[in-house]
Amino acid sequence: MAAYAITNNERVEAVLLEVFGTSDDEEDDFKQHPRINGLYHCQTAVSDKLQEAVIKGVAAEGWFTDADMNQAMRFGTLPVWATNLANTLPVHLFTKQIRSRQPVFDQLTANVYEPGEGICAHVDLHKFEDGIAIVSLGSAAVMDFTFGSCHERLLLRPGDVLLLEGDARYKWQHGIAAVAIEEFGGEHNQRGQRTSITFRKLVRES
Ligand SMILES: O=C(O)CCC(=O)C(=O)O
Ligand SMILES: [Fe+2]
Repeated sequence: MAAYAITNNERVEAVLLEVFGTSDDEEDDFKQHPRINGLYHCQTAVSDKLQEAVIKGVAAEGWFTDADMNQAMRFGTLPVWATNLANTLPVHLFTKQIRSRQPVFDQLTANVYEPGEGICAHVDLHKFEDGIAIVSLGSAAVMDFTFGSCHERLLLRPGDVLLLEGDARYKWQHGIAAVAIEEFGGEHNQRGQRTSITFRKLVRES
């Protein structure tokens, strides 16, 4: 039988490809940031189809029907579209302690940014555990990471996922400048409407 001719390595690769649908190129996108410990920028990790489903799911929640509303939070059982999204996140990159907790996430924040809007540099509240995931949808935007005099910038495109743990979560601040147009890598990024979905886990009070 043909299967017996496959070497062990080939068989392992074939199984990995079937389970994770990944290739070496894609794995490169999932490397930890070279200068920010605990930061993973997973480019185009969310398929176009799932991005569309999530945008529809957010719209169906009716959170942003009032033009003044730009942030919504959910705790506990998350909506089905959010659970579907959370289940696709590359949480295997997190430490064992984070990725094996049950559930990995029990809170979400949806933020909607109109062109020219941003979010001030901050560290997420300590009432949330380590291990935070941010999914970018809609327009691209530059996120700034700052720690003392260190400054790093990342261009977040639709479908990108950021994973923050350790230093990236507790030491570095993250924020988005309130500008309508910005430069990145010698190109201009004209902001459109951007939505982000952040997943976290509440610290359990004992
Ligand atoms: O919009 C983003 O990408 C970041 C959102 C964020 O940092 C937060 O809600 O704490
Ligand atoms: Fe944040």
